[in-house]
Amino acid sequence: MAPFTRTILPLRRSSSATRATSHMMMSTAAAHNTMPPGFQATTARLPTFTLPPTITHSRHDHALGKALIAAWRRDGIVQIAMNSQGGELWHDAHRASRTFFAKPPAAKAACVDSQSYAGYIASGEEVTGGVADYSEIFTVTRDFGVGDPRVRARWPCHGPCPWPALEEGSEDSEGGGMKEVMGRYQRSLGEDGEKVLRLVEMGLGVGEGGLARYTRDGWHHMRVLRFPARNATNGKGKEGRGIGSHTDYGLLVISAQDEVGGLFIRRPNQDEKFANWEKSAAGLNEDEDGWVYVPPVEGVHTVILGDMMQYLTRNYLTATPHKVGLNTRERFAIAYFHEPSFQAVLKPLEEGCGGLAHEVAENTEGIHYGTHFTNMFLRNYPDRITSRRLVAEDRYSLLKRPELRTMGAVPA
Ligand SMILES: O=C(O)CCC(=O)C(=O)O
Ligand SMILES: [Fe+2]
Repeated sequence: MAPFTRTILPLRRSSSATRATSHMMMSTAAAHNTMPPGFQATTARLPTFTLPPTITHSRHDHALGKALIAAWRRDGIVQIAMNSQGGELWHDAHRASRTFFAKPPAAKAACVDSQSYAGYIASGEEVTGGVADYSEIFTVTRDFGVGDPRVRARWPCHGPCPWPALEEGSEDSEGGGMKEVMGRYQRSLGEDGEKVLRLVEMGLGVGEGGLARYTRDGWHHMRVLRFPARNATNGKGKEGRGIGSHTDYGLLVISAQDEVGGLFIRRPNQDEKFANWEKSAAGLNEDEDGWVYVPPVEGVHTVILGDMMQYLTRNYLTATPHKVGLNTRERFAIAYFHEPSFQAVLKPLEEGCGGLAHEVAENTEGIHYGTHFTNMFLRNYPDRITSRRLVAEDRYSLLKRPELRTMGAVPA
């Protein structure tokens, strides 16, 4: 039975046009009884924000941007209402995900590409903080044909997305198949991501485009995830391991989860310092106190922040550490990553961000996002064919080349 039925609760939008506070409403989800067993955590009760249909830089947009920033600095995570098509798109994507993961192991294992990190990741294949995760994943990265000049030039991580073959008349082919369904959902999340970025610019007081200039030709990607029930992991390794504590790499992570529950986050905390682009934050505080359980809420996406947001804002906004616990039932979730261009070299913002009266970034050389992304995937998938080929062909050294640091230029 599909969790979270097709009918998404109507979210009150009518009175939200004038005051930022009216964008917030308390979640009504039954939060108490979905936390996976064996975890100690408080349970978040998060306000839900509604994004405007278009960003106009009105007073209202500025106030909303400030409210979002305050919420991240307090809670480490925000909820945004799904837009008018969002519920339907999530439902279809979630259905396509269930259909994919129900395929025989060999059919899933065939969805791998040696040049891109897109495609299937079997349970136990991903490693976070040195420990295997039991999530099963289909990663969607940008789909480049083998004739694309970037693929021919052997740019790291650039290659096709190995979608499952479309079987005529099967459940797979409904709505155009997994590729079409996920594409529609990802485009919608991309629009939300761009709106959120522009609101963040206003909230931080940085000029228009201060953040969004990096997402031109953004390396947006998506992880379609299935978590087995905790007693269905064949007794492999550490019991109850879903995904270990980590921060994600880019700017924003927009996610939706089904009704089962399993996500935990850490709130920003002055005493917990990390910079994942310098030293891995994977596994950090995994077994410490202080985790906050994020219960599933129907009709919302959650938004957390990634490493590049932390770097750009010099720790004014910090990447949100999170982990996933296995529950008594299998769980499905989809996480969309709104990212800078692969070729972007990011520099810390020089304005806004609360006056920057806090940490001064040590790395003023800038961060090449493509290198950061490649490092993260090499670390998480050391044995994947893509990692082995990348190393064997010394593709890594290309990351230094000027044509990979141009914010979107394509070699001739
Ligand atoms: O399952 C979730 O809710 C989050 C998954 C996650 O952290 C990730 O894919 O990086
Ligand atoms: Fe994550």
